Amino acid sequence: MLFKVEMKVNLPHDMPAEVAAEIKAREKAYAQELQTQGKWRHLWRVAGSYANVSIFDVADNAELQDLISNLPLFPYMDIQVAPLCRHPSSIHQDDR
Ligand SMILES: O=C(O)CC1=CCC(=O)O1
Repeated sequence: MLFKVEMKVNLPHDMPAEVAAEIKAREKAYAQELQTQGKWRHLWRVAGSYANVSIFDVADNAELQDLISNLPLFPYMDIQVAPLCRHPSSIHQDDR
């Protein structure tokens, strides 16, 4: 199942820089592992914002919840999720 996930990061302004850097490093490693597994299909920066738009390919809602809630930045993000299905005009056969 495909999901669009929009994440907006809101780190506290008083968070020490080294703490923020450590969380971001863990976030990057986790995100890259999920991309390698094919579960995090797309990861795009929203230009001009500390936010991203992502496409996840997971078995079900429960797996998405599990993956997202384990993001190191999860406590500091506003997250919006939308389920996707194939557009009838899409030429991409791998879209489901
Ligand atoms: O910087 C972001 O948009 C938050 C984030 C998600 C995956 C990652 O590496 O950073």
